[in-house]
Amino acid sequence: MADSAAPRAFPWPVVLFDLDGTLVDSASDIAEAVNRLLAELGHAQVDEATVRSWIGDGARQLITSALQHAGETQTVDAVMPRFLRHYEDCLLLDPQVYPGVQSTLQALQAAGVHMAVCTNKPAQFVPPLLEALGIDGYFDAALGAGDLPERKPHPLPLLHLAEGFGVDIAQCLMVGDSVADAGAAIAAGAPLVLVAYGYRRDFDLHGCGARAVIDRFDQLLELR
Ligand SMILES: O=C(O)COP(=O)(O)O
Ligand SMILES: [Mg+2]
Repeated sequence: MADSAAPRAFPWPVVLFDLDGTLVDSASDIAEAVNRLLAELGHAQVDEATVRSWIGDGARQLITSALQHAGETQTVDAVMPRFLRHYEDCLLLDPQVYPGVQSTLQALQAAGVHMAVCTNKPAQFVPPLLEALGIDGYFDAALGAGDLPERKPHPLPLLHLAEGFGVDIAQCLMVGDSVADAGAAIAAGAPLVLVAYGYRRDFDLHGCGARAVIDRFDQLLELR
């Protein structure tokens, strides 16, 4: 999409984006990391669809789900360092930006909208992933799990970003795919848009206060 497609009057000066399941499809890489850990622990592999349903609430919850699923008795703390090594090794295997992301971010930037990433992905993996995908230049800030004492669905990361931009949280549109994104936006008082193509299917996308549920990322540009 060319700059001419930039929205003339995008309603919000700031947009806060979730990462996994919203901007980037990283499920196959995360599934590979989980399966490398499960193999080391002597457990059967799990399919990508199952891992997708575990993504969105951070690495601790992901591994809690995986260990429970496998019947593994070791604690999350015991296996987390090994998992994080696998996560790092798999981070850039095959991540994909969703269709329309690049052009939409470009149009929003051209329209003067400020943007940030607000993810529950471990913070150390966020900058290399954004850089590898060539979308790092669109964001003024990126917060991941571990950067602050709380993560989504707590409102703190959103409020912290709004403060950094010097705007009221009501001026910051949150765009995400999961119940953690919805919870954080509602708790913070941020307007919310959900993408319907994301990972979490265990909540009512249409019943949680989002002002829109979009099937394609570029539909963001049509919001009024
Ligand atoms: O690591 C996760 O749980 C995914 O993070 P995100 O959906 O908040 O980007
Ligand atoms: Mg997500």
